[in-house]
Amino acid sequence: MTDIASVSIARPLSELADELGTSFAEYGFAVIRDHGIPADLIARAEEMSKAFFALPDETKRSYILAGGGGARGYTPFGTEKAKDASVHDLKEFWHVGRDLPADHPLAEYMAPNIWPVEVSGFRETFEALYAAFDEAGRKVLSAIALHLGLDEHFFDATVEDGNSVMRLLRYPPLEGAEAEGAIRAAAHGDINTITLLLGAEEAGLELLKADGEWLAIDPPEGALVVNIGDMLDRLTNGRLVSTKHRVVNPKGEAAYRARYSMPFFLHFRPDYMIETLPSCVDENAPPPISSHEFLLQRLREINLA
Ligand SMILES: O=C(O)CCC(=O)C(=O)O
Ligand SMILES: [Fe+2]
Repeated sequence: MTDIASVSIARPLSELADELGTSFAEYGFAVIRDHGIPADLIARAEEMSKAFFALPDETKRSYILAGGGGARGYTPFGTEKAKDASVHDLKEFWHVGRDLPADHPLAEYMAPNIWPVEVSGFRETFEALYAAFDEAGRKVLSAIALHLGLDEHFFDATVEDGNSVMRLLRYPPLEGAEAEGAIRAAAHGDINTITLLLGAEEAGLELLKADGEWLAIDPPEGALVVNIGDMLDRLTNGRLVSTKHRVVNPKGEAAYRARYSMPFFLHFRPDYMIETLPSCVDENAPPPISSHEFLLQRLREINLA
C-alpha cells in the first residue's frame, strides 16, 4: 500500500473491513467518508468552538476545573506536554465528556460536564456532536471487529458508557520567522481505543511511518481521520498500531492562521479489562490491565494527572 486508505463507510461493513483494517495495521490511520455526522452540525460546532476561544482570557480561565486533570472544561495554552517532550504544546482546548446519572455505577469515573454560558447553543450543539461521534465510532469499531475475525458487535459492550472525551482544540497563530515549521503538538500516540478527528483539512497533521518518514495527512473536506490508540494497540498486541503523530505549523500563509480541530477520543468502559485477544496472543503479549488504570498511568506521563 502506498498511502492511508480513504473509505466510504456507507457501504456494507463486511466489504470495507479489510481495506480499513489493513490501513490500521500498516499506518494506524485511515480516512473515513460518509460517516453520518451531519455537515450542518459540524459547521455549527466549528462556529461555537471559535466563539468560545474568542472570549477574553479571563472568561475562559474561569472554566478551568482544578484537580480534574483537564477532563472537563477549559485547559489553557501551555499546559499539556507530550510524553518525553521538553516544551509544552502550542494549544488550548475544551473537553466534553459523557454525562452519566449520579447513581450510575460508573459515575465516579466521569465528572459532570460544565458549559460556557457566554456561547448560546454550545451545550445543545456539543451534546449532539458527542452522540454523533459515539455512533460513528461504534460503526468503525464494528468494521475493525470484522477485520479481526470477531463478531461485528464485539466492541459494543466494551465501549458502552465508556469515558470518551471530545476535545475542541485551538492552536493560536504563530508570529515571526520561526512560525513556519514550528511544532504545534509534539509527536505522541493517543492513549484511548480509537480517535475520530474532524478539522484535519487545515494542514499540519502528520503521522510517523514505520520507515521513519513523516507523512502529511490531507483528508477531503468534512471527512474523519481515524487512528488507533494505545488501548487497541495493546488489546491486539500490536496487530493494529497506535502510530505517533504530530501537528506542525504549515508552510506559507496558513502558518499565520489559527488552527481549529475536534478529536473525539473514544474510550473503553473504565472497568473493561484490556487483555490480549486470543487471536493476537504471542510470547510478548502484555499483561491484562483495566482501562481506567491504563489511562491514569498515561495521563501522569503527559502532565494531565
Ligand atoms: O489537531 C489535530 O489535528 C490532532 C490533535 C491530536 O492529535 C490530539 O489532540 O491528540
Ligand atoms: Fe493525537
